[in-house]
Amino acid sequence: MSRIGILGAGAFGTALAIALARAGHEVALWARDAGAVAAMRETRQSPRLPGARLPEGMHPTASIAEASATETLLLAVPMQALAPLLRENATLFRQKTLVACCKGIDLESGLPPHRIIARDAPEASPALLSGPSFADDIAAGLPTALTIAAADEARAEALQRELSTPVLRLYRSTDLEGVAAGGALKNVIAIACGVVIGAGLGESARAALLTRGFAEMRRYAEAQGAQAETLAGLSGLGDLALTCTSEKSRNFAFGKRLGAAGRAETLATTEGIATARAVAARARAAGLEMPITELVAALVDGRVSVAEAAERLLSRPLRPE
Ligand SMILES: NC(=O)C1=CN([C@@H]2O[C@H](COP(=O)(O)OP(=O)(O)OC[C@H]3O[C@@H](n4cnc5c(N)ncnc54)[C@H](O)[C@@H]3O)[C@@H](O)[C@H]2O)C=CC1
Ligand SMILES: O=C(CO)COP(=O)(O)O
Repeated sequence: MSRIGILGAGAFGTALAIALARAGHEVALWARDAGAVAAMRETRQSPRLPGARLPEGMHPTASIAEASATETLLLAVPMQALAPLLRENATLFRQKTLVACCKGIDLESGLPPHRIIARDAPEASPALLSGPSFADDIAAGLPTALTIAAADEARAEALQRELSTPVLRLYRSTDLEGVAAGGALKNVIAIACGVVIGAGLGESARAALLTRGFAEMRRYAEAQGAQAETLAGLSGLGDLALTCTSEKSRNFAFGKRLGAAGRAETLATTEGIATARAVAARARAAGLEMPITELVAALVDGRVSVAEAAERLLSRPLRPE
């Protein structure tokens, strides 16, 4: 058993800490809010995961240095917080294996999480943990399968052994680009599927959008140098299926509210919003055709109505599948 640090005490970071501590690891969980840390220590509960008990081997801390004193560090902050976190604490991360657990593309740079790590913590080794899993399922001890990716096969295998538990089953990959693209894009497609359901366009339309969205994910991923088969795995199709069909998904739920109301909520921070903007901009610059992502970006920015978006998708030229 090893010592593992987790930075970010939201739903996912807390759920991973619970799962790893249950499996016998000593886990330090860093939250930036000292009050939240004190409450977690005292009650052995987290407001992010009501009902889940924090195991003895899980140690909430407000000291990022304390949580970072381990070889393997899981980064479970929201995607847009990753770059500032790395920059502000760069000296803590030298020679560490940094496993990004966030899903998305950095809006400022257009980069996925492992490339943000390579840029902002160049002496660390980047890895990714991604795939279909709701935090509350993990905290409840329900069976979950995820992908762990690192460029080096031996490192991916070591992480797979270290972080797998009897109920959290990790498959390994060396395709960082594919795993990152799948995790980012599935949130955008989930927003689109939510819009379809919210607007009352039906489940057949959702299945069509999910499938055409998958084609878009593959196109984008391959343009980033990913292997096509990675997109058919847990971190691609697996997560797309979960997120586009579950009311528990925040991205799907945000899309559903948008579809029902006809307009996006202001100040929403759902992960797929920034990612839609970032991917649409990158795709445009690269001449890639990404009509669903383009429309999600336009919808969240209020540049098209739901009716116009549906009309634009339906009026695209007929062509081979
Ligand atoms: N919730 C879930 O079921 C899953 C979430 N993820 C991914 O994990 C990442 C985190 O998501 P959640 O834990 O669900 O989010 P959350 O919204 O539950 O929590 C985010 C946490 O990060 C903290 N935070 C925000 N900015 C920060 C900063 N600059 N420095 C330190 N902490 C900061 C917030 O205070 C909050 O505690 C996202 O990228 C999400 O896509 C992945 C798989 C499942
Ligand atoms: O990534 C997730 C499931 O794998 C969680 O999805 P949401 O962020 O849409 O809730």
